[in-house]
Amino acid sequence: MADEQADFNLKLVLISFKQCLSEKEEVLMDPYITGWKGLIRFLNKLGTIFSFISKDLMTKIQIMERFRSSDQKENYSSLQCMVQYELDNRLVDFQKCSDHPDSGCRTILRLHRALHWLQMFLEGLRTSQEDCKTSVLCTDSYNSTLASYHPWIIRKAVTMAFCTLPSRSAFLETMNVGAPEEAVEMLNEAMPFICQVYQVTQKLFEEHTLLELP
Ligand SMILES: CCCCCCCC/C=C\CCCCCCCC(=O)N[C@@H](COP(=O)(O)O)[C@H](O)/C=C/CCCCCCCCCCCCC
Repeated sequence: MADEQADFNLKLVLISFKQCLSEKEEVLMDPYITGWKGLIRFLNKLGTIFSFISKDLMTKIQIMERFRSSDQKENYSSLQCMVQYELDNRLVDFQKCSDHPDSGCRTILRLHRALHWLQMFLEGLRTSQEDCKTSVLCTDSYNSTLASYHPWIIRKAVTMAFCTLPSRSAFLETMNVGAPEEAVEMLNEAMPFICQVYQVTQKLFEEHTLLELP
């Protein structure tokens, strides 16, 4: 157990987003899923108050893993293949969730929005002053990204959970990459990969009018 904790290092997780991008700028599904599973592990370390968030994330990851182990797995090898395949075969609900409530496109859209939150939050963490409150960073990044997609009850629960977050330096230490300055250095290195995965996905979903799926 102790070894397992020691092995856990947020750098490995964030760098796995680097492996998501192919030479052709496709977002590869397997490293995308691996990256998310690492983030969920990190989220679980922050306390049981966050378990409703990690459960929702895990449900979405399991949907994608099922596609990747189905007989259609090749059609889910990248986000680009998935979009093409699901649209060509009318597997996406555009108006309301009915025939295909768990399509790959709507599931990835939820993860994509969450990645936007992560990008904003890490940017805040990286550039903020030492005495800055992580709860404030979290709330600001949540309000500017995910909040508009969530009902009041979730926004309330999330805002309460944020209040339990540790100080900025304690938070940076839980990343397990050394002193806070080293954690900031690691974020400097990892942020461009997360931003690129976000931008490529955003462009793909925009081009196919997939950004508002129910
Ligand atoms: C060095 C710092 C690293 C921080 C690592 C944090 C790791 C977690 C990474 C991202 C967390 C964001 C997760 C958000 C998932 C949201 C997915 C979503 O929107 N789901 C809703 C819609 O789904 P459907 O119903 O349409 O299927 C779902 O209804 C809502 C579920 C409740 C959870 C929403 C909470 C969002 C809070 C985001 C902040 C996370 C705080 C992490 C604390 C650091």
